[in-house]
Amino acid sequence: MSWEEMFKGDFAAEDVRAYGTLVENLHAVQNALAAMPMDREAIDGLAADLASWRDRLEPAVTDEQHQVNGRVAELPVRGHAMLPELRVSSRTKDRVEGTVRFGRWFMGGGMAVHGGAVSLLFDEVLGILASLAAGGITRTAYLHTDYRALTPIDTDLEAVAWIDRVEGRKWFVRGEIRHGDVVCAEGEGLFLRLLPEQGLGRRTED
Ligand SMILES: CCCCCCCC/C=C\CCCCCCCC(=O)SCCNC(=O)CCNC(=O)[C@H](O)C(C)(C)COP(=O)(O)OP(=O)(O)OC[C@H]1O[C@@H](n2cnc3c(N)ncnc32)[C@H](O)[C@@H]1OP(=O)(O)O
Repeated sequence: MSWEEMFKGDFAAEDVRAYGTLVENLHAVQNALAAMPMDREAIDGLAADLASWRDRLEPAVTDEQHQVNGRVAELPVRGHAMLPELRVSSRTKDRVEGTVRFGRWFMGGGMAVHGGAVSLLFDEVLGILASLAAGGITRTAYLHTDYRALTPIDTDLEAVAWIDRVEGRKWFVRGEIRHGDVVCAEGEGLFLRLLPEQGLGRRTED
């Protein structure tokens, strides 16, 4: 099953571009907000602006089948605004490679990426690879992260994920995040291919 078949939300190309721009702007706002100093005037102004965003968005809330976030196969990380952007450079059925850049929003401290954000990226990348390789939706049973060196923000990092082994419904997937020659983090996860009766797993039968 192709990536498009499994994850496509079937949106028009120009709507996809527009949503990509929205997410890009949101990420720029998040990064700048995370880096702002204490400036009461700016804070009050931004809080009022955000309140008007809220008034605009909340009445339009829709269900999972109609939301856009995370359902746009053509955008990096499915256009999921919560996730750091991984730009895939090569993909086969058992290996994905790409570059990822964590902005200031994802900083834990010391200008390094928060450990939870590193695991977040692994869950997404390893999970997507497992789903594609398994030809159906998978769910994370466990995810183990080894933090080998601080992962720097605001720089391009290499991310790679590959299938380690498969035992029936169990897909063992590994990954690495590297900065140049330095391995910043290693991930290892077990993903279970869902049974037809397990919610989203109905898609394994599609
Ligand atoms: C129109 C277009 C729409 C597009 C929409 C797009 C949608 C995009 C969709 C998807 C994107 C994918 C990208 C996202 C990636 C992120 C994924 C996540 O974060 S998933 C959330 C976090 N994970 C959970 O919340 C799991 C909670 N746990 C469970 O649900 C169950 O425990 C589950 C499914 C993991 C396993 O339950 P069982 O009932 O299926 O299987 P059992 O019988 O318990 O185990 C089967 C085998 O696995 C082993 N196993 C299970 N859990 C294990 C563990 N933690 N450690 C070791 N072994 C484990 C067992 O020992 C057993 O092994 P033996 O067959 O006996 O060899």
